Parts: sequence; C-alpha cells; structure tokens
Amino acid sequence: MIEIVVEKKLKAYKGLNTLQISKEIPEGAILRITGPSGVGKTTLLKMIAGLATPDSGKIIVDGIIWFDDAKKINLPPQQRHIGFVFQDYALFPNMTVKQHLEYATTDAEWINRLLAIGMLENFEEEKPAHLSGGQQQRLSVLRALAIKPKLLLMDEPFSALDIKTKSGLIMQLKTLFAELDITALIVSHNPQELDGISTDELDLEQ
Ligand SMILES: Nc1ncnc2c1ncn2[C@@H]1O[C@H](COP(=O)(O)OP(=O)(O)OP(=O)(O)O)[C@@H](O)[C@H]1O
Repeated sequence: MIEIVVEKKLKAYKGLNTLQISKEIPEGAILRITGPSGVGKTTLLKMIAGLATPDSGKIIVDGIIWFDDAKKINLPPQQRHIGFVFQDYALFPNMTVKQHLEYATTDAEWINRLLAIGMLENFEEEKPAHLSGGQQQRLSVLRALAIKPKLLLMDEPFSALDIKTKSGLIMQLKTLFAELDITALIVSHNPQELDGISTDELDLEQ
C-alpha cells in the first residue's frame, strides 16, 4: 500500500499553482495518471522517486516512511528501489543495450527474457544513437524492470510505439507485473492505451 498526501508549489503559466495529491494505492495496482500538460504529473512521479521534494506531506510505502516533512524524513532515491521510465528515456549514450541491463542486474537469463519482451535481441550490442525512438523507449522500460522493482514509475512509456507494438508490449507487461508483484504508476495521455490493464485512475486537474 502506498499512501501519498503531498503538496508542492509549481511554476505555472500564470504565477504559481499548488499541486495537491491525496491518494492511497493498493499493492499490485496499475494506476493511470492523467491531466493536462504542465499540471505536475512528472513532478508527482519524481516526488515518489525522491528526485523532487514536496513542500509538505507524507509518502508512506508498505508502512515505511519515505517522506515526512514534519518528521524531517526524506529517504534518498537509492533506498526506495524504484524502477523509473523517464519521459526522455535518459539512456546512457556510451552503453550498449545489453550494458544498460547488465548495469542493473547480473542475471543473464532475466536479461535475455527482457530483451525478448522488448524485441531487442538483435540489438544488444547497439548503443542508443543506433536505435530507433521506439527501440530506445523500449530499452528504457526494460532497464527500469531489470532491478525487479516493487514500484515502477513510468512517464508516458509508450508514446513512441506504434499501436501493434504497444499493445503487444502492454500485454507482456501485464503478465510480468502480476508475476513480480509490481505496483505501477503510469502517466498516459492516450485514453484507450491502458484499457484492460489499469486498475485505477488519478486525474490531476488544473
Ligand atoms: N522542482 C520544481 N519546482 C517548482 N516547479 C517545478 C519543478 N519542476 C517542475 N516544475 C514546474 O511544474 C510544472 C509541472 O511540470 P511537470 O513536468 O510535472 O508537468 P506534467 O504534468 O508532467 O506535464 P507534461 O504532460 O507536459 O509532461 C511546470 O510548469 C514546471 O515548470
């Protein structure tokens, strides 16, 4: 169970906007996060990952306090064991596809399974510059999964994929999430994209 009650002032088109979130997310949930551009979807994921700091509130995951401003607790990102798929992929330019995954895990069998899920088996020696946008995006998803996170944060993770590739990948992820007990928070603009996989929705209004 993830309990989030946070506030953060964000720069807005006109002045400041306060992002207010209050949400309980059960273990194993697949939460779709929606809302207009600039409302704070990425900022929410970053606050959960420990990459941005709320102005006030609490983030409690499985009974462990990750953030509590009153108690002055703010767990560093590396202690949160989160998988993060960044909107801009954030790949390492000098690492091959395989090295991205080896950086996260030493389990060769797991790496091979991930490469198959991402349809990147024939590209394992390539660096990001030699991959298509969709291949780069799939690599960023695989890298986030490589550590077998209990919590996976994905920021528009399918935006560069064609419909067929996307639905194939989503179905494989659904199986994997259940197998690994992953709770996933997915920012998605496309209304139909997560049909049949998402279990809950958080709509951030402006
Ligand atoms: N650390 C920060 N402190 C204050 N404001 C911030 C911070 N980080 C981002 N912002 C501002 O908060 C707003 C929300 O940004 P964010 O990237 O979270 O939006 P988003 O909902 O993910 O948008 P998009 O759908 O366009 O990706 C932006 O106006 C941004 O400039």
